[in-house]
Amino acid sequence: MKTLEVVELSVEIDQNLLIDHASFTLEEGTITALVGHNGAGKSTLLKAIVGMLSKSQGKIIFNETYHQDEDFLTCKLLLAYLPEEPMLLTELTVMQHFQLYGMSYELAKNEMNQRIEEMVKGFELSDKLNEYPESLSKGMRQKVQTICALLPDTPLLLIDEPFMGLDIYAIDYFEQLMKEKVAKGTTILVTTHQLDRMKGMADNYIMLQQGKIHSQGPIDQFVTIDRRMDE
Ligand SMILES: Nc1ncnc2c1ncn2[C@@H]1O[C@H](COP(=O)(O)OP(=O)(O)OP(=O)(O)O)[C@@H](O)[C@H]1O
Repeated sequence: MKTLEVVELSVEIDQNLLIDHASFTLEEGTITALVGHNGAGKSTLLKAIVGMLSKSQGKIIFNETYHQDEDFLTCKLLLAYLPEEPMLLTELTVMQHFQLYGMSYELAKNEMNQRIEEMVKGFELSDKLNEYPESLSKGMRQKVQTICALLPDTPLLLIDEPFMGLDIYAIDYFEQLMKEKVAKGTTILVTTHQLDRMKGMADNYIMLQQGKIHSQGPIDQFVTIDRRMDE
């Protein structure tokens, strides 16, 4: 089953073509590393899939059925997105953020509370639940946003630079959660500059260069390309 099909996608802002006719498919239960230099268009591509940026052309299809243009709200519920920079609300506590996300994905209350408890413990945030974002460190805010994105079991999980600002314990725990998600059938598209970490986890790669897909395929092939580029 194809969790996501991106067909000839272009994104243009102020007459700059930021994504240029990109096409790829993500199969259910796989991890794909989205790689490329700074400014290659990785975050832009994720935002277009989320629907935060408009397409100038192309199609985005979820679960072989739902088109972003026609079933926008259904598509939103089929994906979770972890942005590169936390987007927390100043007026909500940590716990209220989790409740907001859980409710917006229609999670049952018991299940939601169980997941919150587990991840809060794993990310060492138990004593921060009643705090507001402004009194958290950068890494703690990143952890809150990470838990929000991981709360629902959506078919597709989009992650922009997962390990930025996280300590080594949080990174290990996050990796474990990603593996558990994939084992349950979630498909992950993850941008990263920390290739050594992702190489061990990812099945496939997509390499972006100036908004175009330079190459894509199994991660083993990328390891070879990468080595050749290093030589
Ligand atoms: N809202 C915007 N308006 C205009 N240009 C933008 C906007 N967002 C991104 N860009 C431009 O699009 C290009 C791609 O940016 P993007 O953030 O997608 O790159 P990236 O591959 O995620 O980079 P990084 O590895 O540094 O995070 C850059 O040239 C950037 O300046």
